[in-house]
Amino acid sequence: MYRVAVIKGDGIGPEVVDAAIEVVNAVTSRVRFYEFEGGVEVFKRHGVPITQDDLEEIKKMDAVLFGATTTPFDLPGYKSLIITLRKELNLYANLRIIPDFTDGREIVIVRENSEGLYSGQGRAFDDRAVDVRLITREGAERIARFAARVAKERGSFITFVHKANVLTSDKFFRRIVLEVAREEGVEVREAIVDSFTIKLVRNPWDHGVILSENLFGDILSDLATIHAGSIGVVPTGNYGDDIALFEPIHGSAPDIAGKGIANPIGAILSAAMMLDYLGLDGSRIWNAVRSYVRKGNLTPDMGGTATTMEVTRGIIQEIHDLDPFDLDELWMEEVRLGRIPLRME
Ligand SMILES: O=C(O)CC[C@H](C(=O)O)[C@@H](O)C(=O)O
Ligand SMILES: [Mn+2]
Repeated sequence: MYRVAVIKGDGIGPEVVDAAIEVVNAVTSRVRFYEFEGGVEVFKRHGVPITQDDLEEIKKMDAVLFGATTTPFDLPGYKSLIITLRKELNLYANLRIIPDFTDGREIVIVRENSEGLYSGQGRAFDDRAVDVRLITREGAERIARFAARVAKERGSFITFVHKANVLTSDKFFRRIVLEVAREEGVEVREAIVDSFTIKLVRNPWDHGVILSENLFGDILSDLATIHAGSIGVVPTGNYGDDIALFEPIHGSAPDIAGKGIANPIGAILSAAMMLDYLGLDGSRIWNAVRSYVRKGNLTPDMGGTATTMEVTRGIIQEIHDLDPFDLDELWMEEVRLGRIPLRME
């Protein structure tokens, strides 16, 4: 049995996470979910976006499924919950898959997730404010190795997107990426971030595994979603050495919260990435989503009139239509008959 911490968040977070949980339960009975609270309401009660006790419990889990939370600009002392979780769980690699549902192509973005301009060393004074764009050898090496591994798994290469012609930190980052890629035997192509945005808009599919610093990756990955039809369909995996957190790339979308029209596909595909991480089979969800998107009624952000739940139920129907033999039930039968041991964590 795999134990997954669930943080639904606010806005549309709870709606899309509920959808993802329903889809996971349709493909496997080997995941148990444990809900935790986090965000502004917890901050108002405890002065932190998530309590230390809950963080300690979450660290004992096998993975985290996260919805979305709103981060106010002007709540003194408040720090983003997702940024806090990435730091506390040491989730240094952010992987985003932007799917083209018409022909199966994907834009793959690896974003350094722990430092860069998110190094958290910002200071404000009366007459100025500063943020530090920190690139450490440790941070650069481990994200370069992560990107190299993703590229090898895909029989692909890395495109390192940077601003080394101007930024000292990217000159340093670039040297380490080239060094690690050489060690790993992976081809590295390079692009300067400003002109690369034009390529990402006009010709997005031929860049292999796009690797860049934290804020550049944040911006490039949202830009890339224009090729998927909606930001609502793009999943994210945040990986560390001990645990991983899966979340849709979109935010809490308070303007549509509670209307039942949020696109659940980003959260559902994030759950599929989570199943793969756990060693289960996320491909059944990917195949069902691709099949549904090609023919099903979609939520308004993709030009349809469907509700969140209608899309969710449609994907679950696709799962059953595409794969009538529920392999997990076959596995449970074998366990019942004592022919294979039930692997209890
Ligand atoms: O608003 C927040 O709490 C964090 C935003 C967060 C980020 O990485 O900057 C989000 O834009 C994302 O891409 O995960
Ligand atoms: Mn973002």
